[in-house]
Amino acid sequence: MGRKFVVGGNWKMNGDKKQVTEIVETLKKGPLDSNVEVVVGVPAIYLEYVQSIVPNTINVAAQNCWKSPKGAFTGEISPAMIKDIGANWVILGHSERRTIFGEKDDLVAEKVAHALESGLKVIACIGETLEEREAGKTEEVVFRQTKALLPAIGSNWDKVVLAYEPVWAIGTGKTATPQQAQDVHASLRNWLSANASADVANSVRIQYGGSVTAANAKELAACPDIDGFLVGGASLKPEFVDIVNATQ
Ligand SMILES: O=C[C@H](O)COP(=O)(O)O
Repeated sequence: MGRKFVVGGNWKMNGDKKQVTEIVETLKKGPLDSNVEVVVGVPAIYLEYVQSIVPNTINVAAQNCWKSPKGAFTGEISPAMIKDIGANWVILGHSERRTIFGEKDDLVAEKVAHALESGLKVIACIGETLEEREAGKTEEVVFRQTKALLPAIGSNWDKVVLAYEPVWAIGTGKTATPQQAQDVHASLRNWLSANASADVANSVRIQYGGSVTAANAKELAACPDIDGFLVGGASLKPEFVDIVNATQ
């Protein structure tokens, strides 16, 4: 069976109630390709509100969560809370969490394990910095980040989407070329075949993220190992509809 295209809109720390309502209205009008799975990554404070206004064809994700169900973790939210308000997804290991908030591979893995145990689906982000790319370390970095996730994911690969986001392409307007993205996605699949299983390598969906826009989405979507996008800036704009529909 083919891999279903999956497009995430990561709103990051943007929007207010009025704007998130408008974004949802735009998505409802669409029309959105019904063969594409759509997930919106919503600031924690608007999760319940957005979950209450989206049609059931649009999935809602938190942008982060903690690694245990409850307790003295001021400022954090748990997978149980995300599920409690009806959302089913969480984005973990985003490069902004890794770089700004100091999340290391081990912590990301613990979060992934707990989110999966709690019944959430996970968009797990990986990707190299510009310095690492220029030092020829792209594969070493994304393989290391993915290796840390293997025990956390276990047999739950069907509940995981990998998002390859080269850090140098995030919010910079510098998109990876389709060839650069395709090369990393294909290497990841080979690595997964050797280190997880051929079935995982063949079935896991790998999104590309980093300055995806309506103008470049079609060309990226045509690459055989790109199974969707994780979109930041453009997910706040009406062009997100065209990005969702990029395979049409
Ligand atoms: O999660 C999304 C990525 O960080 C990409 O952000 P961007 O589309 O604004 O470059």
